[in-house]
Amino acid sequence: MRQYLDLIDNVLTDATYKPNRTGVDTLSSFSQHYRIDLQQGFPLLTTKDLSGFRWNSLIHEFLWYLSGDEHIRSLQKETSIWDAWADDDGRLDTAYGRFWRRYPLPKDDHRFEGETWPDESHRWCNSDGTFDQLQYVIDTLKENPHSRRLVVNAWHPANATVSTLPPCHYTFVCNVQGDRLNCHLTQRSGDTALGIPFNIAAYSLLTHVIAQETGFEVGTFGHTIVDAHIYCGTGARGQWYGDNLEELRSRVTAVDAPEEYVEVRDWLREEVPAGETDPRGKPYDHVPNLLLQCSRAPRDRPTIEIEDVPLSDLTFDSIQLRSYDSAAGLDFGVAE
Ligand SMILES: Nc1nc(=O)c2c([nH]1)NC[C@@H]1CN(c3ccc(C(=O)N[C@@H](CCC(=O)O)C(=O)O)cc3)CN21
Ligand SMILES: O=c1ccn([C@H]2C[C@H](O)[C@@H](COP(=O)(O)O)O2)c(=O)[nH]1
Repeated sequence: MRQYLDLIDNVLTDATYKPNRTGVDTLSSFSQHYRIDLQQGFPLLTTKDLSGFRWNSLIHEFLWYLSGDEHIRSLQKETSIWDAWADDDGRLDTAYGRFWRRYPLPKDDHRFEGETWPDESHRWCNSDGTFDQLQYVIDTLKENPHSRRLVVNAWHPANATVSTLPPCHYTFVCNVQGDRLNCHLTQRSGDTALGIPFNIAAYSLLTHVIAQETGFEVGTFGHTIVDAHIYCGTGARGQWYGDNLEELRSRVTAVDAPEEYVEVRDWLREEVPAGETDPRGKPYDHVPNLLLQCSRAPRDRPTIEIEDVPLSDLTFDSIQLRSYDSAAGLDFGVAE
């Protein structure tokens, strides 16, 4: 997908060197945005393989979002991608679906005079005093599709100050134009190599699922990433990027044919100090493999087929990826 390759190029050419809490340094860019037309096929990247075990992780993560679970006990049976942020009982101190499906409502004595709040018998209030934002969006799309208030918010300001990992993709808005359903995601922090490909696929899938349930065609996925970053390594390896950023930026800026990204990668490999890998043996420095990805031509997009059942009945087998043809898989280490 062209938008993703442009994102990599934009981050590299606009980069600031930013060490951060993980100990794996980044090259970071502020406020990246793109739009993806979902009518042109499903935007699962084709410049690296995201089928097989990666597709398995992606779909189970998506079903976990929909579930509203505050823990990852079911998800852990299928993939380990969230394990590092959970405790021994599979609990997380922030979970997307928990806020999508069960956003906390203020208790009676925190409701001030003059304010309007739904009471517990309201159709989108759950019996435990929480609010189902996703159901609100689905019902409103059916009843009042031109609403401009179709917002789902996974950010709880107080929880975010103490959580180990407050939500990265923290709010999305559905918006209808004609017979098409669009979805816009705002993400505060985006790991370009690992998180973003999953996030694009998950929210595109969400758009398909909601569109099918509410009778719309899919439209556009819009994505804003506030801190879009590329992990570039620990210690001397990370620091090398800080010291040589101008040279890297000018080499990437000078690229005018895809295969030239490989020349930048070859220069880098000769110059850069040896780097570390994560416990699974995957490199913390994502730059070389992202340059390789930029040299690959995007292939035709696959399509997606979703069983026509209510959202709460969706299972792994309800979602079928068709005609997916990709380049070889690439390894990227996870910065914890
Ligand atoms: N640094 C970092 N990047 C992320 O993308 C990220 C986090 N942390 N923390 C929370 C979640 C977990 N997410 C993850 C974590 C790991 C993979 C990952 O390793 N993906 C591999 C496939 C691994 C597998 O399926 O087992 C990949 O090649 O895409 C992807 C998303 C996204 N998030
Ligand atoms: O869905 C996700 C979840 C996480 N990420 C990335 C973005 C960052 O690299 C880390 C989170 O670290 P913070 O210090 O909290 O920003 O995880 C992602 O890209 N997508």
